[in-house]
Amino acid sequence: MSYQVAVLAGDGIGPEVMAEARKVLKEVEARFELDIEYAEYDVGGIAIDNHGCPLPDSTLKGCEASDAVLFGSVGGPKWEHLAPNDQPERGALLPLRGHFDLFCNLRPAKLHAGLEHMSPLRSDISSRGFDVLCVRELTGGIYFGKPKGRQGEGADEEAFDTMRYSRREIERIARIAFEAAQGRSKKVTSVDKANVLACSVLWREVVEGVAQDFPDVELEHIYIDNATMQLLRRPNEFDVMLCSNLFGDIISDEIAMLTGSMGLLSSASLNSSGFGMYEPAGGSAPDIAGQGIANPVAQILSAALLLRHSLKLEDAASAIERAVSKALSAGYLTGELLSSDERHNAKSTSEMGDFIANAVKEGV
Ligand SMILES: NC(=O)c1ccc[n+]([C@@H]2O[C@H](COP(=O)([O-])OP(=O)(O)OC[C@H]3O[C@@H](n4cnc5c(N)ncnc54)[C@H](O)[C@@H]3O)[C@@H](O)[C@H]2O)c1
Ligand SMILES: CC(C)[C@H](C(=O)O)[C@@H](O)C(=O)O
Ligand SMILES: [Mg+2]
Repeated sequence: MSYQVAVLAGDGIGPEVMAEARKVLKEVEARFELDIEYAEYDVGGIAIDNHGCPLPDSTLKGCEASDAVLFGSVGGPKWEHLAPNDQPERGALLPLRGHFDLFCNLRPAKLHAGLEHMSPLRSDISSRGFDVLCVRELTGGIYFGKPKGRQGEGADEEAFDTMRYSRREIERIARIAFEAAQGRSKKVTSVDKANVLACSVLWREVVEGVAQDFPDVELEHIYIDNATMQLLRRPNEFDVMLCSNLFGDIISDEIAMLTGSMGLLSSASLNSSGFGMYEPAGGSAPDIAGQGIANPVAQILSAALLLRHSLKLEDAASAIERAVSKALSAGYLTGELLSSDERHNAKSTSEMGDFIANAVKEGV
């Protein structure tokens, strides 16, 4: 069986971490005798520079012709002066999510045993560990609701976004959260702001309804403000966190950092036919781009999710995950995971990629 993967490295650290994911994929292909063809396309700022728009037709067509998309990250200060819809995020990333109906975003964050010291949590809290899956609705809510814009002038000028959710949109993402919980610790925490927002009141109602079909899964509701706090206090009591688009964006950065770094959190954005786009949850990190110090793990783990969810190659996916665990447990870490007095031991982006690729080759 042969597969076609579109590779959209994008901006900032995107191309740096993508190179490491490709290294690891090459070893996976050799070890599991896979036939995966890759085609690279410009997206985001680099596409603006090279083609005059963030999502060229050739890129979109290339993605359409593929089994899955491996995405880096887009955006950066160079393109922030452009009109909002011409910028990399709103001109490429969100349209890609919308175009392919990638409503289901999975962001798994786990504190590995023995690596509790990487977490900024107090040690009595981090020592209990945690393993959270953020299930984020990705094509609705305030990100996509219409109308959206600005009007008026002077002191009366105003800007507006619309938060909007249909029963259908809530139900399909809730169902995925409950199904995921059945294969994990059987608990769904639904994050909302039902004390203020109409969308959240409907969200709660629909989630309660879906829960009836999953009597083996415990359901709790929590307000977003309390959720961000409870994650710092008792992260080990969460399992699946079901979130709307905006709340999931916030929760996912928090759970990433609780594991030690934004550079550890992978993500899968899926539609109902199994097509997916796979990308680190973090961004183009302009503050460290070009220095060879970015953590490639989130990109490498996103490649593993691609193999699992779109190509259905579970053995290859778990081989990558074991190789990443081996690197982290061996103390093979990029600088942002180390305290300032340990930072002289930091590995570069490419050293991390080499180690993980080699671990895949050796078959850990
Ligand atoms: N999927 C995407 O393409 C995506 C996601 C988030 C942000 N962005 C864009 O990226 C740009 C920068 O955004 P930001 O600064 O708010 O968020 P960011 O995630 O890029 O960076 C936040 C912090 O996390 C660190 N970080 C992120 N990834 C890392 C990695 N792999 N290794 C080590 N450290 C890492 C950065 O150095 C920075 O200190 C913006 O233009 C934003 O819109 C894009
Ligand atoms: C870049 C931005 C549009 C994006 C989002 O808000 O969804 C990012 O923060 C993410 O988490 O994937
Ligand atoms: Mg985000």
